[in-house]
Amino acid sequence: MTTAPTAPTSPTAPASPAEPTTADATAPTALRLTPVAGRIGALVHDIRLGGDLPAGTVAALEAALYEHKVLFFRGQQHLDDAGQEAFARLLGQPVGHPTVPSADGRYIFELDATKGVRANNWHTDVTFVPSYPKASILRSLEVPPAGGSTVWANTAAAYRDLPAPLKTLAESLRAVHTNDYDYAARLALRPELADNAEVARLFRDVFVSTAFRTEHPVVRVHPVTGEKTLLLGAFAQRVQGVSGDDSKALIDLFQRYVERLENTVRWDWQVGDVAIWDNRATQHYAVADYGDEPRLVRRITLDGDLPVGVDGAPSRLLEPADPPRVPGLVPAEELEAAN
Ligand SMILES: O=C(O)CCC(=O)C(=O)O
Ligand SMILES: [Fe+2]
Repeated sequence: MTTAPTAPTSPTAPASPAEPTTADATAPTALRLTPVAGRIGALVHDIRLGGDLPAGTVAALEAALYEHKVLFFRGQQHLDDAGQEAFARLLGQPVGHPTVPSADGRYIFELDATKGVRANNWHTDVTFVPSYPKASILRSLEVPPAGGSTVWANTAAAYRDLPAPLKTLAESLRAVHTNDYDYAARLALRPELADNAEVARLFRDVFVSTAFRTEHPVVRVHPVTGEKTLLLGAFAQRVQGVSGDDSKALIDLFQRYVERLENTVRWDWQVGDVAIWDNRATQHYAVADYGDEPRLVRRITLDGDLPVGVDGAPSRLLEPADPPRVPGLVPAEELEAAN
């Protein structure tokens, strides 16, 4: 059991760390955390998520998120879509998906396995646009009898694992990320789903209704922690200036460090669980090992910022030539105000 972060000690510090002083209600409150794996992931105890959390608790959650990369919470069945959004707003500005309509007319992105929506590939959310989300908040509504876990990887730890010459190489590379890829091959969907006309339509007419291409640095400097992270995953298509096979070999080389089991944490869901991840320092993979059983999760993402590489060069949109006014290209606050 570890506690982090603790309120700064001072003569006026409260006797109980759970009670912030009125003098500084925004000072981080101590949280009770249990690490779930050695390098990533912590379970947060004794907390009821919602839009009414004190500022000190929110500050502590943010600090814990940057340290542990993924936070898990059990027993949050009281949350509905509105409650999830109210809680999300304490951590940032909710943002819609650039192409997929929300499930509640607001910000909820639904992954319903019975509709063929399964994220069983390693990815960081929405990296095909420049300012992709900074964090995602996922709530479990239905779990299969067995299987259906999600695995996260720490992309800062993956960068640290690289031998020095590979660090230098990675820092010099930029990769093109796109939502327009051969989904049947890349998503490793079950063959019957890959042939499913409805799933194919969903992909072609909705997910890729606009094809985006964005160039990102392969090593992103985290804007809060300053850590160097590997920015790759399933949307990464090729490395700029490197031809097809060599591009793939390079992406695979670095992606292997992300997927090393030492850099991962695996979560077995119960209904009412919530997971929050730092989408600027992780990838994740939803394991599709539960056959036709139902599985339902709902996600809210928080607006992100423009990545920069170690040389300070920002990410940039390559396509489409006439950029639509969508999340990741226009600040979510601006989009919300226009609605
Ligand atoms: O289904 C899951 O557990 C995760 C799905 C996913 O990739 C996401 O919510 O971003
Ligand atoms: Fe995802």
